[in-house]
Amino acid sequence: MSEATQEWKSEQQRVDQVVQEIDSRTVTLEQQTSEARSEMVEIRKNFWEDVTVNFEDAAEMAETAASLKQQAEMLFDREHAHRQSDKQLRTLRKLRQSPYFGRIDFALEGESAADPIYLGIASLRDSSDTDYLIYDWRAPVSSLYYDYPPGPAQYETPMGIIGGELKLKRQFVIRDGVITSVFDTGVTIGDEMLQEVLGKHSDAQMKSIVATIQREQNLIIRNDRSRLLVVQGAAGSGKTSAALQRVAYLLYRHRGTLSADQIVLFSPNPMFNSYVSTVLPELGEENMEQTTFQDYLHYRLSKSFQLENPYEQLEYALAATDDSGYEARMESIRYKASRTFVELMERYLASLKEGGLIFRNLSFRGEPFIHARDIHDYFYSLDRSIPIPNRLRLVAERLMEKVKERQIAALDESWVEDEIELLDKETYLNIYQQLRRKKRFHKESFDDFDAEKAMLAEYVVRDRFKPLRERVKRLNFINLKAVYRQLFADPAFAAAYLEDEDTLPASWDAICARTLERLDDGAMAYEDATPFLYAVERIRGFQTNVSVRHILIDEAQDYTAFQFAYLKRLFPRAKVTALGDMNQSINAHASLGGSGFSAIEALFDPEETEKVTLMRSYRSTRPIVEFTSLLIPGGEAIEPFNRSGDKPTLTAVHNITELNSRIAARIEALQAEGYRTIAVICKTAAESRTAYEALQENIDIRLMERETTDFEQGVVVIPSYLAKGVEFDAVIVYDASARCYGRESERKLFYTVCTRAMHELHLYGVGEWSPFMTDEAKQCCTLEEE
Ligand SMILES: Nc1ncnc2c1ncn2[C@@H]1O[C@H](COP(=O)(O)OP(=O)(O)OP(=O)(O)O)[C@@H](O)[C@H]1O
Repeated sequence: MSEATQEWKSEQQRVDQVVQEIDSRTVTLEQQTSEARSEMVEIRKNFWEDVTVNFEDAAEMAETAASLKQQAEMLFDREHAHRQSDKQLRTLRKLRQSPYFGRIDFALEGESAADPIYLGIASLRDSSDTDYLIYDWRAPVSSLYYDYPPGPAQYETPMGIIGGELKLKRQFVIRDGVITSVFDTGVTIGDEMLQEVLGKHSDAQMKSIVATIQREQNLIIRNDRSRLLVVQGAAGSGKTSAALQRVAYLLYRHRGTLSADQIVLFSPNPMFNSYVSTVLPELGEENMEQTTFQDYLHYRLSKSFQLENPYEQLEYALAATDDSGYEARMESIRYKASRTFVELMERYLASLKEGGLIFRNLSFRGEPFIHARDIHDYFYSLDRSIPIPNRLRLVAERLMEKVKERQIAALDESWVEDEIELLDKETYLNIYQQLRRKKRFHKESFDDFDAEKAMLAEYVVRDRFKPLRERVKRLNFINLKAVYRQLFADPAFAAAYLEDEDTLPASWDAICARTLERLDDGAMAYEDATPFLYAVERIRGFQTNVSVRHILIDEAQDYTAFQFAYLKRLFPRAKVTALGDMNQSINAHASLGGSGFSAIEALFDPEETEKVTLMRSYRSTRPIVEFTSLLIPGGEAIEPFNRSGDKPTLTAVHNITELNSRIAARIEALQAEGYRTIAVICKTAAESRTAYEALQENIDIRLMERETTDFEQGVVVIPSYLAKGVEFDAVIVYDASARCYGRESERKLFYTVCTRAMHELHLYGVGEWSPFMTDEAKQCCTLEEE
């Protein structure tokens, strides 16, 4: 038997022992879980029988409360125990399939013997509870596996740095308790293993990458120091993957103090949420909170405005080029996303301390009883060093007193009597019951006509003033829309808040006119939504969320300066991980540099900021990366992972009919090759719909729209911007002609579209090819026969 075979055999024996241990643990845990479950059921069933309920006197009541508390605590304990053992069971079941994926033999400095350390998705001790059979991949020592080739190595522990020598680094693929491959690895983490993983066909769900995390990705995952971690990474370099493993790492590193609901991932769209939703459960962790920025805006603004969503804005940018106001709107979108506008807004907001806030009359029964002018004067009579939100609260207190005075005066007004007359029987009875409960009078006194009338009047008045009190409490006496509107009402107004070299955009007059028009129509353009909300929060006082400790912003290149500023204030205690690729900035504001990392970096102390750049691209085959990196300036720095595959193809067609039939044939061929996820990527939603209509006649195909929330296997037609962040076995670019991707502002969109392909990329075009495909790029492709 060769040495390698012998080695394999002994590794398999170890796997068998570990599996045996897992099995015996599983039996014990199953028993514990079932006992905890029965106890829980029992406690729930007998909850009231086991509690002594007696309300006769204070002592009895106290005893009842104590007994209730004890019973509730017991139930809580059992529920907790049940949840814990259930979680452990789920992890054990995963470990049973594949107990570990790596082994390192590490000799401590000055020692020659090296202990083997096996790495898996969770740790497992032996039956005597002394030694680790498996180390969690997130344990400090596991970092050696990701960071070093065999040779001198060190790792960080809370107690300090531990040095030594890595004598062996081995990788395993274990399925159902059987080792199917073993690789002893050198410099990088097993190219062979990575080859194997990356060569697979994709399914509808992102996978965990714990077995093959690369060194530079490990830096992102384990970064615990910085307040802001910025990751600029090429398409397919593993930003999203690193972000998700980072969440798992943080949950492990801070277990006991950090829970999944204190981590929020901002995703580009709802479909993406479904795409990444299985990674953490696969690692035995609960999912973090996931949301999108547009969802948040919708939640905050859609009741007050007809809110445009980012896709409508993007569709406009991509398709409405013939609109007479197009250039001005685009300039508006870019300007309102810029840091210059954030700074202008800050100066405007600061000036409101001295004057300029706009208030509303407080009216009752259609009559103003406190005039906006008086609120304004009172506000500005207060000490100007008090911040605006605090002054507003003082104003609210004063207004509340006035409302109460007005409420008392109203008791004698004739309308009250009329309203009492109109009370229906049910309300009347209701009031009677309420007053009785309050022991304000007993049955006899209710017979007293005057007392009854007074009580009813009090009820009616309190009830009718309720909305007014609410308005005051919510600071709705300030007209926030008017305060925002004021910035655009006179085009000369904003100029007063410019500083230094800053200028307003050339079409500022048109921008102002259009902004007013929309606001006055009760609508809100997407580019106005965050600046408006930011102004609102700064004036009223930010409603912060202090429980969230980490936010991860994926596709951060598409966020505006305002959105970053907003998130930072909304989550004041959170560390931020911003991941993106400047070459994939596809939003309408992108080309002015209104977005990007400088905007977020400006918000944090450079001392607390770290930046990581990922240049290696793992998603696509080498020929695809060689082609796509020629589409963008600086693309030559992107390193393809050495995975072979066919060159992308270019197929020129004469008309749409031919386009559809050639694409249909291609889809069938790809399906025959066994590809599971195939995307026909179109530029816009309208183009996607047309393509879908044509293709669905012969092919089982699904149309992805902005409302689509689930990402499934199969063939899909999808607009370019929705494909952001996701990947497909094969990508068909529906129309890669100059007509579709011709303007310089569409270059990054085109790059994003082409980089979604893992194994195959096919481009079709009617007419002239997109100018982004240079001759050199075309040479990286196979030209298909007409
Ligand atoms: N270390 C790794 N081991 C195995 N697979 C990896 C690794 N890193 C990345 N991948 C794979 O590469 C693909 C791209 O990863 P991911 O989507 O995280 O990249 P990204 O940088 O977010 O891409 P994009 O910016 O283009 O959306 C995924 O299929 C992922 O599983």
